[in-house]
Amino acid sequence: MIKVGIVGGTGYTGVELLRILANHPQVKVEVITSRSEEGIAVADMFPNLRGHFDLAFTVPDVERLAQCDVVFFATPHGVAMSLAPELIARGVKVIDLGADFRIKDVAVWEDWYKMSHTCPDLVAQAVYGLPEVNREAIASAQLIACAGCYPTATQLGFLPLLEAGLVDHRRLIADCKSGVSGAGRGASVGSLLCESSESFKAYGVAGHRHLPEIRQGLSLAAGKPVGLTFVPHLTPMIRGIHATLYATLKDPVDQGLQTLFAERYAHEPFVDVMPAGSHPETRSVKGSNVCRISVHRPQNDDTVVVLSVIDNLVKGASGQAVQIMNLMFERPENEGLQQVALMP
Ligand SMILES: NC(=O)C1=CN([C@@H]2O[C@H](COP(=O)(O)OP(=O)(O)OC[C@H]3O[C@@H](n4cnc5c(N)ncnc54)[C@H](OP(=O)(O)O)[C@@H]3O)[C@@H](O)[C@H]2O)C=CC1
Ligand SMILES: CC(=O)N[C@@H](CCC(=O)OP(=O)(O)O)C(=O)O
Repeated sequence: MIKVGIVGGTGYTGVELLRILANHPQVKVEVITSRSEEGIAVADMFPNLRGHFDLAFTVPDVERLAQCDVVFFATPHGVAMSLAPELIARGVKVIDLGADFRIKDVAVWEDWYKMSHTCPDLVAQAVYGLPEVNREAIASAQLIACAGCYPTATQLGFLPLLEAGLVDHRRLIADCKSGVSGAGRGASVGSLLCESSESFKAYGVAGHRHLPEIRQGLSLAAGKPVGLTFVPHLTPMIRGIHATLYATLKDPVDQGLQTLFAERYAHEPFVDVMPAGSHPETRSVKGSNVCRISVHRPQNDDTVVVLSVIDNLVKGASGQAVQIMNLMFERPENEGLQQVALMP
């Protein structure tokens, strides 16, 4: 059995990890932390987990975490980098769902995250956690920086076009919408029902911290720096990300885009390329680890429109983290991740 520790067990991604791991046949969760709920039974706080976990929250303690084979950090930025160095030194594998190790240029990271990085040496060692790009490196890594939620939906949608060099890499547009759980479980005015329901708004137009992360991944795929406009929006739903992606074809003759996407993802267990003309819905991935994609060429002109949907808490966070754990421990990649989405 894989001995698992979770730091940050009371947040949305922490409880989603528990929901997924409850169905994983090779995992035993040994430690789950919360500073605010110390001593409270997991199943008392989250009744959906009654009968699945006989565990109570404890405060983060490196000695206890170091007894695990792998520790997930489902915590705000800055927490993983404070505890990961000692765990790494003691041979524990670390999977960070946050952003501490995602951006290779530490100065860029510090600029966007408004804090100093306390272990920049580990950033170089960390492998970016997007299995559709980095599967082999993930399998042999000790430290993973899971891809962010918007970055997962956006990169999976753009990758086939950029890898094939079919589109103008200088003018990419990602128009993305997220459910409110993307903001986490911490109390904030913007997440209140009266603030977020029956309304729809863009935010972070001037610059969002996922911009440098997406740009980094797409530039690697293109083999040169890309130009990207990224605009996130908050939608009145709980889970889900819908990315509408625009790119301009270099050569506007028919490029066989449907075949390109189908072939790029033919062997990917968690990317579903839908038939031509499809409009994937966020509810078709709700609770599942799937990214559904469709590719369009409206009026057959030179604009390509890609639609990409994920559940931000699953393929955008905890499901992807478990997919990564499976790769790191040589388990079948889809173990514990075969849930079908909830419809309606
Ligand atoms: N929500 C989403 O859709 C996605 C989130 N992520 C990332 O995953 C991480 C967690 O997100 P989310 O679950 O939404 O966050 P939440 O705000 O819902 O939960 C945060 C958790 O971290 C714990 N925590 C907070 N501060 C500390 C600290 N200093 N030391 C130890 N534990 C701490 C909290 O428990 P306590 O304070 O009791 O210790 C809580 O359990 C973030 O980095 C986020 O960016 C990634 C992709 C998608
Ligand atoms: C709706 C909402 O607020 N979304 C969050 C992003 C979700 C998240 O937690 O980001 P990571 O994937 O980097 O961890 C935001 O815009 O900051």
